[in-house]
Amino acid sequence: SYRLRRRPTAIFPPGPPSKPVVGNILDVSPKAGWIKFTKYKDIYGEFKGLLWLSVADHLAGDLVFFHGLGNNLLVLNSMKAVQDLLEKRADIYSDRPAFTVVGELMGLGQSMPLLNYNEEWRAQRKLAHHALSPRAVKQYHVVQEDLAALLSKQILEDPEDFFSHVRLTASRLILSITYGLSVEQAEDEYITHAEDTMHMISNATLPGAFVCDLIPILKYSPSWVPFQKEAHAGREMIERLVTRPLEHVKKEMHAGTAPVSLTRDLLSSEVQGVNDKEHSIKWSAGSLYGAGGETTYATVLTCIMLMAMHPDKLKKAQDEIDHVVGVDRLPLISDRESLPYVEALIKEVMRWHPALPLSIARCTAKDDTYEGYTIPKGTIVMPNVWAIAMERTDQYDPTAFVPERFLNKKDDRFVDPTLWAFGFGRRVCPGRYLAENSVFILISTIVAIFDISLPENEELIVEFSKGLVSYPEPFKCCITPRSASKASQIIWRAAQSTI
Ligand code: HEM
Repeated sequence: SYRLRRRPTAIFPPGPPSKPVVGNILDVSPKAGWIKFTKYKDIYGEFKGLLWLSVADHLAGDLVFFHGLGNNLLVLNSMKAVQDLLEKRADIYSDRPAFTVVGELMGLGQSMPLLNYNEEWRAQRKLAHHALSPRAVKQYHVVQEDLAALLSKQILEDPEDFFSHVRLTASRLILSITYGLSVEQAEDEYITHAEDTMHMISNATLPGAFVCDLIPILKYSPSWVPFQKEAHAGREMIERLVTRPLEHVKKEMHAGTAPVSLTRDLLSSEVQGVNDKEHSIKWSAGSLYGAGGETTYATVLTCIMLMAMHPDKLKKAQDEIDHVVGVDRLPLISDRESLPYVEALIKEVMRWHPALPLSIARCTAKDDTYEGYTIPKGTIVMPNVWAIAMERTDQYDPTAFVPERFLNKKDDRFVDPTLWAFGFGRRVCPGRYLAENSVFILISTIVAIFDISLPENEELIVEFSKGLVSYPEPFKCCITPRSASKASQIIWRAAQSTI
């Protein structure tokens, strides 16, 4: 005889209604998903108390669940849910989803951001920490200040093209810091290729961007299927992106001419507990370019756009810099602590439009339950930081641009982007100290030198890209030096640059 054992029925978090087979997974939009996910937060939030599954009424809207075609996806719409899961249960929530196309077929799965929480990831993180700790990033201050001056000089000479100047500067910063490449070298040999590769990756890492990611078996389809071709081309692009600059540094080290760089530093130092050191360095360093370029320029361009829209805030920042730094020199990274308004302004830029509105997705390593809901193993987990950024508070309208909200530490504590813009727990962004300095010096130098205003006789187009990294679509604005002496100051400073 046998006994029927009752299996507890799984109760999944709420989500849009399901259809047979496909469930509700096709409701996940690959483009600008954060907007829709935040709407669901409002919809299910209003259900509070009405849901028959009253297990976690107080969480309604914080969790939204999608499933179908063998996939589960959980969106986290609040800081509490993110902290409870990604931080307090880091053992379960620190893997990444497997991206069939970009990860497996194109080989990007070997890079730190896409690796699961395993040995190789630990080795690459260790290398990254070695080179990017709060102490280590001090050695890059001069490069960052030089490049900020060069950027402002370019804007002075060719203000209409500010958009591409900012993009290029972010790439130069990373290439210079990671591989010691000079501005010209970076330009000629690497940047175009790197930008094309990043563009391809950014589009391919959205869930659902390739149908193949929803139906992994398709990866065995013949290579004439369009995405197989793309995957092959992508694989070559990625391999070239991570291999060439590493070979360059090795050659220079051999010849004794390698300038200071993160890769030189790692190749020449003893780092314990890393097996295949060269492989890990190659992918760890390569990961920095991928993760550090677009996020930085997205933030700086968003700031320029907001300054054109809010002359009063720009004026306040300029007054603070004039008062604290004086008019005889440009801001330095060491001035950061003495410029609270500029700091608050940058925080508000990062809140108003986060560069990574859906952070970088995680994946559960085993079955879990949270507040009565079942979260199966292999569920893709997306922290919707857009919803956190747009949280309504008693004091401020979330869509308004108000740097002042961050001047008083007690106001708007949870929407403070330093708590969520760089990710969470064990996988928190290892480049954040470098990134904060880059963003600060690029923005404060521009603000010190220029007035920024709306385009004449034209409207400012406020539109953002809808991929993993979200940056402003090309827009126009007027950037003019505040005075003739500011203009000569920047020319003089740029000429002192050593890179
Ligand atoms: C404003 C600029 C930046 C923002 C907003 C940002 C944000 C983030 C976020 C949200 C994550 C995901 C963390 C998680 O899963 O919880 C991340 C990961 C990462 N970031 Fe950044 N980042 C920035 C700049 C940089 C820079 C400059 C570098 C390199 C020098 C960098 C390197 C990385 C790497 C390697 C990862 C993957 C870490 C892992 O998966 O373990 N980031 N970043």
